[in-house]
Amino acid sequence: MALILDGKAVAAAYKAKIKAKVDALAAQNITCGLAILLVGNDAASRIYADRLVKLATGLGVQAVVRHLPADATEEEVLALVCELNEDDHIHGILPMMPLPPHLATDRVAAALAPDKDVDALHPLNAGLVATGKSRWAPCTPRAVMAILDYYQIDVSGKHAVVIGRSNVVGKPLAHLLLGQNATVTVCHSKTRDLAALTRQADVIVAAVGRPALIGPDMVRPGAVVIDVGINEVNGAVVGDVDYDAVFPIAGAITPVPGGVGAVTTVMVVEAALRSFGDL
Ligand SMILES: Nc1nc2c(c(=O)[nH]1)N[C@@H](CN(C=O)c1ccc(C(=O)N[C@@H](CCC(=O)O)C(=O)O)cc1)CN2
Repeated sequence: MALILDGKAVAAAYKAKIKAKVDALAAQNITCGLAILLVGNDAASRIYADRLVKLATGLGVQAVVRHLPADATEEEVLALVCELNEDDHIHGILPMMPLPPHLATDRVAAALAPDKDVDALHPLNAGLVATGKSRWAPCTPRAVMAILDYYQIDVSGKHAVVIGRSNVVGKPLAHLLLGQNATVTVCHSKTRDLAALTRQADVIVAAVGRPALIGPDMVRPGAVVIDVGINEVNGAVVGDVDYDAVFPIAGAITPVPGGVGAVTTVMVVEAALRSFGDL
């Protein structure tokens, strides 16, 4: 039976610190502002945006969703990024990924003001994360590391298999795990015999967006299984791991919902507050 890695417990510890910071700012008549830039209707991004607005508002941070249609032009998206960069009431900007395919993600990322770039998408911030020089990695990888830290799971010398190579999750997470001395294998859609690799892993991180990608035959008994996936199936939110089947085999496992996602939202609010100093 696996230990359930409860993201809500991890989030609670951060929420208390965030609230104290927000209250201290309120005493100076300052309200932190977070802008969520959503282009199109990606299901995971919609869930994420809804959750973020609820969480931020409850903590006293003003969150706005700026929603553009899926066919918005690059000029329209860049104009909105510039507007948010210049808005003194906005301290953090989170463009939801993926952007629709006709938009150049690199150009949108490069247009962000680096000090408002909540998910380290700007090339300057991404480079600092890759070289281990910034503590402001993208929010989902930071959430994974916060869960490991909270449950005192030491990855040093362990084999971590990260499935997914996105700029916002897989790649930066590989850098953070390397920074903690894990031996990291990054897998992706062209990886041959994924199961042979995951069966060698002490830690498996699934970040692909495919329900039931990780089944019980892919997990070594006792392994730590971290599920980053957020998928909508018949109106329910499920991860990338077949939770019920893997639970009896894993040593520890994150649920969905209530695992990585629950911590990721808190990391976004923390990152929006960073211009006011550490919590
Ligand atoms: N700029 C980014 N955009 C997107 C990212 C990202 O990391 N950066 N990832 C996905 C969204 N995502 C994580 O990968 C994500 C989705 C949902 C949640 C969340 O709040 N989950 C909660 C609640 C779920 C529910 O309502 O039932 C939970 O899991 O408990 C967090 C992150 C797409 N876009």
